[in-house]
Amino acid sequence: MYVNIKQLHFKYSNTKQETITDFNLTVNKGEIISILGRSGSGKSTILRLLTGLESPSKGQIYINGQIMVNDQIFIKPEDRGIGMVFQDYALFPHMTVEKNIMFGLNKGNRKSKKDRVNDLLELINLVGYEKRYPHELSGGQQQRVALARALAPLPSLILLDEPFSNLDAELQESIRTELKDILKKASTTTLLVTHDVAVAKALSDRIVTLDKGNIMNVYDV
Ligand SMILES: Nc1ncnc2c1ncn2[C@@H]1O[C@H](COP(=O)(O)OP(=O)(O)OP(=O)(O)O)[C@@H](O)[C@H]1O
Repeated sequence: MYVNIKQLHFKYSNTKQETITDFNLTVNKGEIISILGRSGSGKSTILRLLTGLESPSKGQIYINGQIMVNDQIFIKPEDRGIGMVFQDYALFPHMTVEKNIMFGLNKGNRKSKKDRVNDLLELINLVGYEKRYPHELSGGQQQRVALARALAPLPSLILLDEPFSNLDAELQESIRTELKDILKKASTTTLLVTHDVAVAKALSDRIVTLDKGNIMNVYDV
């Protein structure tokens, strides 16, 4: 398995009870997994533990055979090779689409960076939009730019936090299919969190339902 989360436990310092209790999950390479749960079930906490913004009290996380965290080891967030797309996309408003995507690239010369940006623009169907600013794009286009920025450095894992919370309900349906196509074309391994069953069904290969920091059910879509 590509991502392996084993017996993960976590408690915020100001709470009595554990927020995450014995969470176990494996994800195969190229798979899209949804963690589905109500508000407060612990979805964001799991993302924070994966990215390294929080450290578990017990348990282990492996990505691509590499240990990210256990009792003795803690790999820093910037060294985990994880790409994150936030609910609000967090694009830089003063940077063009091209510059936003390029921001994720620190290796390589100008030409190779430009080639990578062009490939990503093609992937997200935004060729011709490179000189636009985020406020000149639709919500769905902004989301795709945020995804391209996260994909740019070829991360081992992409995390999506409530990918459609910012989008018009009417537009969501076509955008969901488009997003799934992009993720599959990029052959990336993806873990997304959502409270919306329809989003989980439309995007993922497998759904994990979460309640009070515990997996309730796992099923194939
Ligand atoms: N910094 C914190 N300190 C203490 N408790 C926290 C903190 N952040 C979250 N919690 C608590 O941990 C639990 C899980 O929160 P989390 O944000 O992971 O849930 P979620 O499923 O992502 O919810 P939502 O869908 O509303 O974003 C909740 O009970 C929440 O109140």
